[in-house]
Amino acid sequence: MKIVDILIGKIKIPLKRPFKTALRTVYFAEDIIVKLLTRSGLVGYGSAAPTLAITGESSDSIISCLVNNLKPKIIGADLSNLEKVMNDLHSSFVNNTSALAAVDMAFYDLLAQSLNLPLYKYLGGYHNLVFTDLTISANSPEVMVADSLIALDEGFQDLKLKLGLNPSLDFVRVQAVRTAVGNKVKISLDANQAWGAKEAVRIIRRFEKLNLNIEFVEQPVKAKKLSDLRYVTQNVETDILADESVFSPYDALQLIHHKACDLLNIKLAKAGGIFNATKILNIAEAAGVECIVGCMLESQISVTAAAHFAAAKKSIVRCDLDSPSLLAENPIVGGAVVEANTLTLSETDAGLGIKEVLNVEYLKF
Ligand SMILES: C[C@H](N)C(=O)N[C@@H](CCC(=O)O)C(=O)O
Ligand SMILES: [Mg+2]
Repeated sequence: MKIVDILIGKIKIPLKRPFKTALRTVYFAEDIIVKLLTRSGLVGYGSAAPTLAITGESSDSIISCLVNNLKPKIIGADLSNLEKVMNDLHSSFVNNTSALAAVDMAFYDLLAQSLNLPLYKYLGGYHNLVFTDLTISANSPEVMVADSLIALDEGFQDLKLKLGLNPSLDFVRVQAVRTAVGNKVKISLDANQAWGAKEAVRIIRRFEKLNLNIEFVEQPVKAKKLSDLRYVTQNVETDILADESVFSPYDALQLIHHKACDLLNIKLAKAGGIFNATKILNIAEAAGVECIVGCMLESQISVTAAAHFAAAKKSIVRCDLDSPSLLAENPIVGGAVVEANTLTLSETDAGLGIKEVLNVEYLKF
């Protein structure tokens, strides 16, 4: 199956409310759309969200990587040699993981379509439902309580609270939300690297002492400080989830070898797509470490790809695939059907099941 053309487009999607983390505040989601055409007439979709603070990629850098580095290698590529094609792409540059992920998911979309299978069946076919938490942006305790109660009303039972914007307020934030939502609701926390190692241990132990019943704490310390992450993991009872610390299979191996976290957050945008995400999952499975599949603030295309990956595998037990629920509009026709905390994948649509992207401006280059 040969690729004959690539179209690259841009979309901008308004949010229901500003998305605020310790790393960034965002008022709309941007996404770069990739559309691959094969000689036989199949169309494969992928997308990449510029998350400069995490992957180091902007819209311009994603487009430049697609046009200058990826396009010359993928036009004419034969996907029946996927292993060869992917190894060539992965070894031709470092970083640019979201750009690579957009192409990777479009490849998998095409491969599954060529066999007339939904992608989750092509990848393993464990089930077709994925359940997600909902992220509550970092705000004043009052706003976070109000947002949490709205989320419960909408049908979410699992909340991920963003912390780390003025850490002195973090304890009050968590306690206020726990009091408001009661004990049945699952609460996890994401500091997006905002705390120091000792500060993280102090804060997490305080949550433990007061029985705030936290599922896990995500990326408490700086991404590159593996020894700090290890220090936190070894000194608290609560599970620690590595997010920004794990991009590649090698990162996963290091984190597991050094017992620097309890759980791994796999994102296609960090791994460079399904090819390497599968390697991370295999390493984690062999070590008995559970993985969560997460997302950036991104469109329905890449979240659908992540949902297919998660649904294909038995060992992915939790997901943070809430981006579609944070967007005020959905310009993507097809893909996962999102109803509150449930993403349902069609058992009959082949590939990702994306039909069309509305209001997309395809670039000329
Ligand atoms: C959207 C998702 N729930 C999430 O929080 N993802 C990231 C942040 C992504 C972004 O800044 O776009 C995370 O840190 O887990
Ligand atoms: Mg995170």
